[in-house]
Amino acid sequence: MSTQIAGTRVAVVGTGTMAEAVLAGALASGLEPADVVATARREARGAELARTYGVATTADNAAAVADARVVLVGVKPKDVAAVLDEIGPALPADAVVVSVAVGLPLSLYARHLPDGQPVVRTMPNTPAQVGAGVTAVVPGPTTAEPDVALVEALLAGTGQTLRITEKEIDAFGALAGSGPAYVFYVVDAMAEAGVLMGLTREVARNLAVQTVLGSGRLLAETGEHPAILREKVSSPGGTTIQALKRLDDGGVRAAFLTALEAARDRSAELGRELG
Ligand SMILES: NC(=O)C1=CN([C@@H]2O[C@H](COP(=O)(O)OP(=O)(O)OC[C@H]3O[C@@H](n4cnc5c(N)ncnc54)[C@H](OP(=O)(O)O)[C@@H]3O)[C@@H](O)[C@H]2O)C=CC1
Ligand SMILES: O=C(O)[C@@H]1CCC=N1
Repeated sequence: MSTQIAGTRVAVVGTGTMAEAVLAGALASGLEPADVVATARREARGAELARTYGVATTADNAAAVADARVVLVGVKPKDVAAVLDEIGPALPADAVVVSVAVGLPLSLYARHLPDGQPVVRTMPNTPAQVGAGVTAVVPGPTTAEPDVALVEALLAGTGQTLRITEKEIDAFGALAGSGPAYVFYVVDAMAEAGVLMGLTREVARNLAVQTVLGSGRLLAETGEHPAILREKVSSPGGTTIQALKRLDDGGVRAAFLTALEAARDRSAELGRELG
């Protein structure tokens, strides 16, 4: 892996939360800081990135991409078109542009970049920062396989990658892209319940985090269906079933279904608005 990405020049244009998480994952798995230029509009942010990761930083997006082999565009969806217009003329013809923006179709990139510029649309999630992410990969229609493989090699340090079709990516984003937020919401709520019952905040948080971590590992390592694992915790006439009944009474399962549909629909809507 590191062999393939060693020496690959990477530019990160707009280094916010998600781009930083991808950068951190890639650097931890063999990408060399000396091969990275990250852009930041604010001087303090640039200094922070340079200090944390040892990468070069600049406020000049076009200069950053001038000798890049891979360009990760990390700005918000509403800012992507302007950034593509800005960097397009400076891009080497073989530079692969990597999208992380929710909602924006590959066709937007084709419209705002020079003809034939390779593009890979992705949908990462923030656990990329600790190498435990999952990223959807959708190759652009004219992007060559070695270019897609190079992007996948860069992303390998951020966790799993999964090739999907563009029509699946709104649902992928709703489940996995936004997913960490739902899990943090649940952890926060469980910890709050612990505080309600008199545990210290520190103990309650630790119990909630460790329980989610352990449950995730149990799911991943056994491959068991979550319903089976849930049944194994819920003794007949016992305590857990009392709690699960309250969650069902509160419509929590149904709320998850409509919540993810809403995220998917917003992704599609952003595509229509901005794409
Ligand atoms: N957050 C997440 O969990 C996920 C996000 N994404 C996608 O990632 C992208 C970024 O989201 P996120 O990281 O959350 O947002 P952030 O606001 O954290 O990051 C965006 C960054 O872009 C910078 N920026 C904006 N305009 C420019 C510009 N013209 N030139 C250079 N830098 C610029 C901002 O700088 P400044 O700080 O100065 O405003 C900021 O650092 C979005 O497209 C989103 O859809 C995808 C999956 C998950
Ligand atoms: O909320 C958002 O718009 C971004 C995209 C997926 C996760 N966070």
